[in-house]
Amino acid sequence: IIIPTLSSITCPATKLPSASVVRRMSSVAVRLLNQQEAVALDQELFTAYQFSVDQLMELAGLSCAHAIAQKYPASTHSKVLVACGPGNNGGDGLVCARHLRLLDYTPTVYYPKRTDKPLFDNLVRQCQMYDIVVSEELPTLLEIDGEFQLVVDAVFGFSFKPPVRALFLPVIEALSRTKVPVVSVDIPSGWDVEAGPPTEGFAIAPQMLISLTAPKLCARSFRGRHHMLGGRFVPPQLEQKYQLNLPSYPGTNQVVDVSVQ
Ligand SMILES: NC(=O)C1=CN([C@@H]2O[C@H](COP(=O)(O)OP(=O)(O)OC[C@H]3O[C@@H](n4cnc5c(N)ncnc54)[C@H](O)[C@@H]3O)[C@@H](O)[C@H]2O)[C@@H](O)CC1
Ligand SMILES: [K+]
Repeated sequence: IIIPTLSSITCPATKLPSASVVRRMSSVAVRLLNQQEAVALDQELFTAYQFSVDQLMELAGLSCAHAIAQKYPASTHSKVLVACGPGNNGGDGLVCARHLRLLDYTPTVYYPKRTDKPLFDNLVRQCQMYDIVVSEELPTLLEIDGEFQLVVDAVFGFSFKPPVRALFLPVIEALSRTKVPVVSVDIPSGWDVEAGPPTEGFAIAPQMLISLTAPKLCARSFRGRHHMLGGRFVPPQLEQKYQLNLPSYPGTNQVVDVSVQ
């Protein structure tokens, strides 16, 4: 298991908040975003750059499916449970499930609190039209361990504020206790975006973390095997403004492995 270490905490010569730190990942220094920066960057994409949520969600979900395919091939991990939350992180999960289906996986979606917006209705419909079961019922821990080979955690992303509300406690508990490898989308759900895993209750320990756009501060506490970066859509000017120091994506890949070597 590769354990990432914080080998460098230096604030770049910038006016950005002091919580912004640099972590060395191989030869690249990727800046970790605090919650406020993650939200601000997100807003700029939608306002200054006029992206629609659909556009970015499609690319985010696609990159998650590609990251999974790189590390957990369908030949050994075809049965995937995708747990989706009530916000855009859950939307990434729905998109990811659809792309996994096209990559020869058999995903099942757990989606307990549907977002009442056309985008999310459409994503659910598309999943169903691709023969993906979308359920409001959480499988038992026994079922998860017995019937699935991978779990995608798309419950909460960078807008999460602890503590976890009651409706989502069972899924956080199940994803914390399962023996099946967990892949977290953007943030391990239930973790504080900056401080990391909760000190009380259940804490998800993902085997893979897929940071989207740029890793968030809580990635310092990630102890899994694979840390991937996806969301290859950041405009160069925005990358400069936030001094993200993103690594190069290899070739035409949607994801890059940023695990510490
Ligand atoms: N910034 C970007 O560039 C992009 C972000 N995307 C995704 O969008 C995510 C952020 O999405 P959102 O801002 O919609 O937020 P999240 O998906 O992180 O979560 C917000 C939802 O969780 C609920 N919630 C928050 N705290 C809770 C708690 N303690 N207990 C129970 N429910 C709680 C909120 O009521 C809301 O419904 C990112 O993490 C990423 O996955 C992508 O879809 C597209 C690109
Ligand atoms: K997540």
